[in-house]
Amino acid sequence: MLFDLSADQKDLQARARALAAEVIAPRAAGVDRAEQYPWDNVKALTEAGFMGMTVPKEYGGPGRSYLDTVLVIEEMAAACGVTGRIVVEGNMGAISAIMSYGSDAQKKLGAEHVLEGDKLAICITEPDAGSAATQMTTRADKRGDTFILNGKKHWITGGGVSRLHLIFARVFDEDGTELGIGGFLADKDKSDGLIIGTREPTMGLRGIPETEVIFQDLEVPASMALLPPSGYKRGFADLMSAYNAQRVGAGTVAMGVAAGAYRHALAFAGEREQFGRPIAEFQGLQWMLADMSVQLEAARSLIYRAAASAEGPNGPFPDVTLAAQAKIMASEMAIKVTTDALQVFGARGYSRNFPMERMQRDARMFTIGGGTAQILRTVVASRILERKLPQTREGHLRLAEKENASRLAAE
Ligand SMILES: CC(C)(COP(=O)(O)OP(=O)(O)OC[C@H]1O[C@@H](n2cnc3c(N)ncnc32)[C@H](O)[C@@H]1OP(=O)(O)O)[C@@H](O)C(=O)NCCC(=O)NCCSC(=O)CCS(=O)O
Ligand SMILES: Cc1cc2nc3c(=O)[nH]c(=O)nc-3n(C[C@H](O)[C@H](O)[C@H](O)COP(=O)(O)OP(=O)(O)OC[C@H]3O[C@@H](n4cnc5c(N)ncnc54)[C@H](O)[C@@H]3O)c2cc1C
Repeated sequence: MLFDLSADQKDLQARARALAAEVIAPRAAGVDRAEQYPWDNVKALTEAGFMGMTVPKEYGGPGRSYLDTVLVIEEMAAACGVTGRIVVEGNMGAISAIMSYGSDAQKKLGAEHVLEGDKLAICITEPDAGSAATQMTTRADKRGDTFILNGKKHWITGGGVSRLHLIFARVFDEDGTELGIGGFLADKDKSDGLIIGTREPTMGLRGIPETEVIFQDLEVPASMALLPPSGYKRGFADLMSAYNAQRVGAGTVAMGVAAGAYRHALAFAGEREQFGRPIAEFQGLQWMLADMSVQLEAARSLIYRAAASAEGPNGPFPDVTLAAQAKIMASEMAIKVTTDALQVFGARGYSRNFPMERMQRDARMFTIGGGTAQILRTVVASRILERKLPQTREGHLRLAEKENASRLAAE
């Protein structure tokens, strides 16, 4: 086996599975129906030590790895996708950037929030800058020792329930010079200019709000600017490097939801009888279940490998290519596996009285959020071809002209 989990990891996984079975699973349908953030689940996760797992010991956490975190996310997501997503943002993404790039004060603040159960919000996407994230227009203007933020983000997970926000913005110096992209930390409860806008009515994962977040002359002290190590000019790249951890987390939620659906389908196939025998005796279903297991194992291996890459020489975050490959595989697998699992249930799969229709709705998001499956294929292609692949017409033309010029010079 590629990943022989340690005794400690197996114990962590067993503890997560027990909490998921006893506490999280019985609440999952209610969370979906109520469309309310599951604060009682957050309390259970916090008490179990599943929020802030990646916070280093010197900041009060247990300093666990991303692979450890993935084990917990899978178990939670198998029971409740929303709870899986809470564990992601309680351990990865914004908190990863803060714990790697932040000042001592920022690290203390970030650690305090996640260890108390605050799932941080990461604010990248804008109405006119989704896949084209580098075209964001939210700006942070330096005024003495404060930055003034103006702009609008949308589809922000946890809008209205998350307290600490990591905001990506275009940074301008006092004289109006554009410096690049940086990150800014703001606590919703202590910031007048951070306004929660409209909530999106979503297909799945309904217990976690997706909202607009608007910045109206939001004042962020310079001490709360998260300075990327390569400076603002390459700030986007540095911030996205940290985001690769959350990409693995999002892929894990997809994989966990699929694993949950598969477990239900396997059990149901053994119980349900037609033609006087369990439906598991029919080869048509046996092969569907076999395919589901193959796809799940493949996705799990990629996820584990991507998570473990953070421990390698190119850490402290998961490798960009492995993270993208894992999320593509897991997100597309989850759509297929949850669809097939629903099919195994027949009409019961289509009923809102059974979990399969919720799981299928919950799985649908992951080829979109966290970088679409198309964009991630471009990320992978750029790395395997070792080429810049600009997506704007201007960028594409510039590259073509440069390549033509060097070809002519060589002839
Ligand atoms: C990166 C893109 C925005 C493509 O846009 P561009 O073509 O304008 O930019 P690039 O030249 O490709 O990239 C600029 C710079 O950044 C580096 N980069 C980009 N992505 C990464 C990464 N993941 N890890 C490390 N470095 C990265 C890139 O190499 C360039 O640096 P160099 O010039 O080469 O040195 C676009 O591909 C993209 O990623 N769009 C998706 C945006 C996205 O993922 N949004 C997520 C929002 S949060 C969310 O959805 C939460 C949901 S969840 O459940 O997690
Ligand atoms: C449930 C959910 C939660 C989210 N949470 C967050 C969050 O917490 N924080 C945050 O910042 N964002 C969040 N997002 C936003 C998410 O990151 C964006 O939706 C995503 O990056 C895509 O942007 P878009 O929706 O604007 O699609 P668009 O970029 O408009 O894309 C539309 C279609 O065109 C395709 N496309 C676009 N450009 C290209 C290209 N160059 N090549 C090939 N195909 C292309 C896309 O793949 C897609 O199919 C969330 C989204 C969802 C659904």
